[in-house]
Amino acid sequence: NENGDGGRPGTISNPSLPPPIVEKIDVNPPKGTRDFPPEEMRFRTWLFNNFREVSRLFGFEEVDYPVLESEALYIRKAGEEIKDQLYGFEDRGNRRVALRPELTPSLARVVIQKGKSVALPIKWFAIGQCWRYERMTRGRRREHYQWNMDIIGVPEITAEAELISSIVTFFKRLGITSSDVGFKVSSRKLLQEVLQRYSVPEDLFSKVCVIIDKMEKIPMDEIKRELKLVGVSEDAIEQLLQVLTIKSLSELEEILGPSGDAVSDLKSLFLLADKFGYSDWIQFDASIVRGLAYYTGIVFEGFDRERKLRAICGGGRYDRLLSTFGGDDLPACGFGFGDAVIVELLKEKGLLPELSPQVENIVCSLDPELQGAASQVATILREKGQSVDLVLESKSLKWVFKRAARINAGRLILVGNSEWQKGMVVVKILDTGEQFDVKVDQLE
Ligand SMILES: OCc1cccc(Br)n1
Repeated sequence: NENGDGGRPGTISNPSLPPPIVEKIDVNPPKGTRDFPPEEMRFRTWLFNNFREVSRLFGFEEVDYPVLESEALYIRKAGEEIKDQLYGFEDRGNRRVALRPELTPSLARVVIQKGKSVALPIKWFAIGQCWRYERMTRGRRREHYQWNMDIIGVPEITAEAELISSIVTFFKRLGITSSDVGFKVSSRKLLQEVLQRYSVPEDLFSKVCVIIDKMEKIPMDEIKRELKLVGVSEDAIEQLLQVLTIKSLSELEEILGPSGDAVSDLKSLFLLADKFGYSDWIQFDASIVRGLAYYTGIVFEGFDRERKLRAICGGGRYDRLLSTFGGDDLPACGFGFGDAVIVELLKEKGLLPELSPQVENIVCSLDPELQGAASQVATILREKGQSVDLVLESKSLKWVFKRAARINAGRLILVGNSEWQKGMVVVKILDTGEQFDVKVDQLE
């Protein structure tokens, strides 16, 4: 190669020095984590840009929080999986801290911290890396990025309807239709009303929901055993499991009566869905409870209609979370949308975008004496907002053309002696091959 030393171009091998004695480090990222080299980073940037554009369309402001939080934010006694897999540890100040497994508790913490200084309703969104520590036996990831949108301070169902509309908008932007995905929608008030009928104590509500959320994952008799264990009576368990099989709102109304909040909330949501124009995206499904302890009302999850993938996203109302952190009770609802299942869905639907690197100009000097001149040209172009890949070493034209193709450059700007003497450079349009001599001060 050009270096003539047999090594990789750009490496320095100095035979006079002994080889360094280092333990070869493991160049892979830690178990369950990912690197984002350029190709993967282009896809991630594309995905996040879509999250951001939808959030902008809905008037939401972007926020973020530390990846590291006090472990206390996640200590909920409802037996959630997210707590079993908490990435917690003691820091050097002997504080119990954790890598955040989700973003909602951080949101609650900041809303309480800001108190009356922040106007309601709050409409914030975040895209944050979240962590879990799971035995690698299942080879699953330990980190993912999650898009969250939350509305704080709106008790009406219009908030849930707005959030579902934002996810529909996101799916449509990616070319995903209501034939590809849908939302299962229910309300935890459905369970609450049943538990109240059987005078099951309020403080069991979260535990019951977390157990019922495992319905698809563990056998029914294990569900019943766990419900019994937390203190739910046999009759209440039977009625609970019966209610979860209800197939329609009218059937629900027959069983729970027309005046309950669960029925009226769901009716309002379906009416609003019709106005938003996304009725064909949502369906009532009484078995949906979601696995987070703090949901209190409407819950929903996005699913792929071919049922090949795990839930794509999920969310709901959590009106009690702030008060459990010692804050004032504030109505709240939101959703989380992870960066893993959506990639599988896009692959399934052939919707992965073709993303190539892009640079407008590659600039190189034809003579080592003109490297400074090439730097001047690069600076002029950059100050005009043009991207420039500046060739930093003396390279053959063959090498430059090869690199130009690899980085998908639009133009090649050659700085050559004869032209430079006249204050000009050669501009080559790479896809057409057209070539012009251009005065440097007229470059654009
Ligand atoms: O979906 C639950 C979850 C939380 C944190 C990290 C990962 Br990967 N997954």
